[in-house]
Amino acid sequence: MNDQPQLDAIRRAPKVLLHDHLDGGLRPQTIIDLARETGYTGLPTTDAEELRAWFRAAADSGSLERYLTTFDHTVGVMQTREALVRVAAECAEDLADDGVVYAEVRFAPEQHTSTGLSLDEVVTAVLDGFQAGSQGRGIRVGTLLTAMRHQARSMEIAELAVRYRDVGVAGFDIAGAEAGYPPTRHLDAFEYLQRENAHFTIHAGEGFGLPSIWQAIQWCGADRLGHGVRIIDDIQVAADGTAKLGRLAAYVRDKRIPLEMCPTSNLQTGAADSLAEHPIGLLRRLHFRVTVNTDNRLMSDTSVSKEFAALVQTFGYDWDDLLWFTVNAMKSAFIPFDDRLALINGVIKPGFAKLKWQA
Ligand SMILES: O=c1[nH]cnc2c1ncn2[C@@H]1O[C@H](CO)[C@@H](O)[C@H]1O
Ligand SMILES: [Zn+2]
Repeated sequence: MNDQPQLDAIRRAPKVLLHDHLDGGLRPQTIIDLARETGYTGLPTTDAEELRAWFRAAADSGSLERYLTTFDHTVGVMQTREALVRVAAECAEDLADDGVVYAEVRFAPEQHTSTGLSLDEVVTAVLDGFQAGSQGRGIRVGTLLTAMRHQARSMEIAELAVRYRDVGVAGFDIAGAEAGYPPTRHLDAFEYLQRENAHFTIHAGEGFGLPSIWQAIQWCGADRLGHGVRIIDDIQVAADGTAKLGRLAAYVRDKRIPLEMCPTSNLQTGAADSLAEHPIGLLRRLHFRVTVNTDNRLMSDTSVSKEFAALVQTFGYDWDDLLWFTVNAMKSAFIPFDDRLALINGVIKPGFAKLKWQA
């Protein structure tokens, strides 16, 4: 039995991705092509390999706010229907190539209207792109519509998410700088979504601490937490390794609230100092409902498989751990229970079983 999973085998495992930004996952060459086609002149270089390295280095900034400035370039070239269709199609292809069988990919429609597209046209273009890119590739891609937390369009975006929920939009999210923009700023949007029986996640506990997580869950009713790493501020670990959970951490664990953890991204924004010290190790040990995600594949030069491989290296995880993360993610997806169960029993468990027992 091979229980130390290697990257090439991990790539073949049927994986699930809940937290991935469409505008954080473009192929470098596509950015260059689209910049030329759409007249965007702000790129730091027009060499694809240099551009790949530039994004990774620029995102390695130690602060969420500086990290987010790199999106000016990706959002800058995603302003036409053709560009959005292409980026979404390539996203589905790249995820399928990495062995992802179910993904929820998010983006903020309000950031793609600068040359005159309506919010509806933006959403339709992205949905068409996902459909084209996932066709025949053994992947299902759902979309989360994000509202930017420093703006004031969350209600509009929430309504958009509800309007498109039966044709590929699985839920809603808020993103952007966290400090100074608490989730309750968008309470009306969250209350509306709850009345509509709709699903949403909230970026919380990444660039700011426990108050943000507390608001996201107890005021806004988030189904999942984007990152949520700072929940460890509410956990005390004694010298012998025993952990004492505060009331909020206990609530998150008891209620099985999914944590969409994105280890490499957290190292870049300074939410964690090293992978070895990343809260995912403790949270997994304490059986929080941890999931493993990419956040921004371009900015972090990553994939689900690479995130898994890094965790295997650092924490010694085996196939059962990777399966556990994957089933956690599938259980936490914003699609119907029957669909989740069918993927877990029909695709994920058999796929992992095959890899686990391969010599
Ligand atoms: O890790 C993150 N934390 C907060 N906001 C983010 C993160 N990654 C990307 N975005 C923001 O979400 C927008 C829509 O996809 C991106 O344009 C970026 O500004
Ligand atoms: Zn994110």
